[in-house]
Amino acid sequence: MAQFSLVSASVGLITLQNPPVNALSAVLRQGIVDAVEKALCDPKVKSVVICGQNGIFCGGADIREFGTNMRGPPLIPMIHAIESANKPMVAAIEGSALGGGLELALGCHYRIAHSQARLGLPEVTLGLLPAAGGSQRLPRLIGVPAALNLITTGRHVTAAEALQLGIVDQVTDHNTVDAAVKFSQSVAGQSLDGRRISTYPCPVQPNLDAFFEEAMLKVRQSARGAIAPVACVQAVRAAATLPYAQGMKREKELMATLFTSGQARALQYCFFAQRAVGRWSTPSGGRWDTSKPRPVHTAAVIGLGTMGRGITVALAQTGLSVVAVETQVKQLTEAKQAVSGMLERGATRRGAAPTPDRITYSENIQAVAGADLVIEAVFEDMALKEKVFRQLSDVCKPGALLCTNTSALDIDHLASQTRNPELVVGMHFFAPAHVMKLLEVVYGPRSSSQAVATAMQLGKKMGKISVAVGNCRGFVGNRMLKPYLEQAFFLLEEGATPELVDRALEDFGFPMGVFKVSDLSGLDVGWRVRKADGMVESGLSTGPSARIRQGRRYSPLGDLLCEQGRFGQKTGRGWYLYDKPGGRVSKSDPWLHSFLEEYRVQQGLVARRVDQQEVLERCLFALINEGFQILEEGIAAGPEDIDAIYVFGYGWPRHRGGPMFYAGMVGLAKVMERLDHYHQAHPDEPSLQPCSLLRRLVASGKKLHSQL
Ligand SMILES: CC/C=C/CC(=O)SCCNC(=O)CCNC(=O)[C@H](O)C(C)(C)COP(=O)(O)OP(=O)(O)OC[C@H]1O[C@@H](n2cnc3c(N)ncnc32)[C@H](O)[C@@H]1OP(=O)(O)O
Repeated sequence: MAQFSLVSASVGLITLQNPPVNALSAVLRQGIVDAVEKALCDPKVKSVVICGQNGIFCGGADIREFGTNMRGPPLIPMIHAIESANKPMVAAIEGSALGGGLELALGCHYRIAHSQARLGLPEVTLGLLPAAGGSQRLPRLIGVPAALNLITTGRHVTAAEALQLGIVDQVTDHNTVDAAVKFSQSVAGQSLDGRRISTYPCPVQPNLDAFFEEAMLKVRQSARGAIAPVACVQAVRAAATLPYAQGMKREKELMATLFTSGQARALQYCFFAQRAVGRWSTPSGGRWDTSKPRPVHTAAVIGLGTMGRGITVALAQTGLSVVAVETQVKQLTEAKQAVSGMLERGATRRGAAPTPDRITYSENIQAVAGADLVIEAVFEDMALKEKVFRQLSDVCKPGALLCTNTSALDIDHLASQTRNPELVVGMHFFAPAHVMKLLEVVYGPRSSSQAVATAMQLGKKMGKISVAVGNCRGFVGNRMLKPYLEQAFFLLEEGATPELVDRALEDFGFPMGVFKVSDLSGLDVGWRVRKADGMVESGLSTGPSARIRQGRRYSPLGDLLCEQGRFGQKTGRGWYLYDKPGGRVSKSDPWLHSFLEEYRVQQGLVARRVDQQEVLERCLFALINEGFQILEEGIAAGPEDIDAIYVFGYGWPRHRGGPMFYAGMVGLAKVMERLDHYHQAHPDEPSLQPCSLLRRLVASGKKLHSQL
């Protein structure tokens, strides 16, 4: 609802009241319409201030209403009535004014913001555009380039930037409502002719056609198939070229195509999934709302290779004291320099003062004795990690949480090396650890819920999307990646090229195809794991049995490349060719194509035409099938957990909602039918056999996501 009151004898104060973010629900919109009418009819009221309760102006339209039959007064006429009012309307912006919230403020004649406020039109991130006049008013207010930037990126600006851009008229460090009330009194009775943004001409943009062509090209390149950014450019172009009323018509048409699109549904699902993963639960009954995290003031990191350095930076940036331990002197010296460089660059990027140095370095593991939480980040080798955990168990103070940054190893086994296995959890960071948003918090059967809660809370403090997952080989993310990679290798054997597979995945929306990613992360990483698993035979034997290992189809292609010293970017050669070791730009490699041809001949394989659809179905459906298996085993608590992991850690295109959501969009029956089809053709590939949860869901007609 919206509360109306008379303050300072002549100011009508309208307070938006819809916790937690004053989203513009049907009830709130009705409340605003009623309150505005009251204010305009009351002769005592000479000016009006609109504010939000609990320190937040408005988080925009109520996203939960989007999938429903929207009732209540629509936003556009409501904002129009505010702009047309003959008494000054002033928005008092505290906290956030986002989406419809900012559009409401743009309908007001003046805007006063608190210095800590954030403003923006993030509709594009929800697969929409600012369609309550935002795409038409903002360019008229701040010019086309600045408006286009805000609308196509959805970025939030600070009050200071908003003032500089001309979005707000005044910024205050004091009570925003008081400042707005005072301001509204000062302008009461003044003409409002020059204050209605919809009547402004759009500032002239030189070389309009070239400007928008370039903008469109840029957006199409970065949007990777997302339709909303493209529609945003079209809407701003309408503002720049059409009178306001016609621009509004265009805004409405563009919004209509977006509003019902699968992409908007997927992006809105991601918005809620990102928040839902914080409400974790474990099979043993641990829950986010009943488990109290332990306080962490000092954290320690053991091992200062690439991961350890990134984790140290991420911890230091949260303001914690950090003890960083590296036993090799040379590595320690290099790490010190690297960490301070990363901290400095991070501060510059954020426009903040450098993080005060709260890091203590040591060569001695005894230095972690006082830490509340330790993150072990030594080389991915079980014997080495076992040794470190035994040492930690002796050295650490009672109650200290012992975490391992492993991407696949058994948490429970490591816990068994310690005196207090309940204090052991996995914290699987993604490289670079101070940049990547995802953190898998891995609980073993003996991890206490307090340990999980502590790691989850620390992840949140570090600005991560933390997802609690169970203990199994590869946890959720890497476990699902295995069948995906496997299928990509098999497709090469059957006639595809790395270019064809990567193109299909990049057209789907991944920033990089599977072979480019493999070159980037290093082919030797997987090779080492496969060797440890006893999968690798050196040299190449021939015939189908040479490609069956441990009872299932196996492709030795990756191993053969490694035997040639082709480890990817770092050696300048992998699935692609690079201009030098460490080079970043991939080129097609004729050697690789000949190698594939020779390999097929040797193995008696006949190359056939593989199309993009088969690439997507085999790679993605195999990955999704593993996701269903993970759900069935209870390793992930729900599909949102898997989807968040893939969107935030593995480059899954957000506008496709994550693998499990995508499966629902495609239709579970279709996914199962295609898996069955491919499994019949490849009975030695168990990852193509639909798992029982998928079969049960299809048989019962049940959905995995209520949004679908
Ligand atoms: C006609 C169509 C017009 C469309 C125009 C629009 O306005 S589209 C909506 C544009 N607005 C946004 O995209 C803002 C989304 N919200 C946020 O960015 C943040 O929530 C916030 C406002 C910056 C506050 O952040 P904070 O970290 O303080 O809180 P949470 O993000 O955890 O949110 C608290 C709960 O509120 C729910 N919520 C937030 N915004 C909305 C919203 N616009 N509609 C509905 N619900 C919203 C959020 O989901 C949290 O609840 P959970 O139950 O935890 O999910």
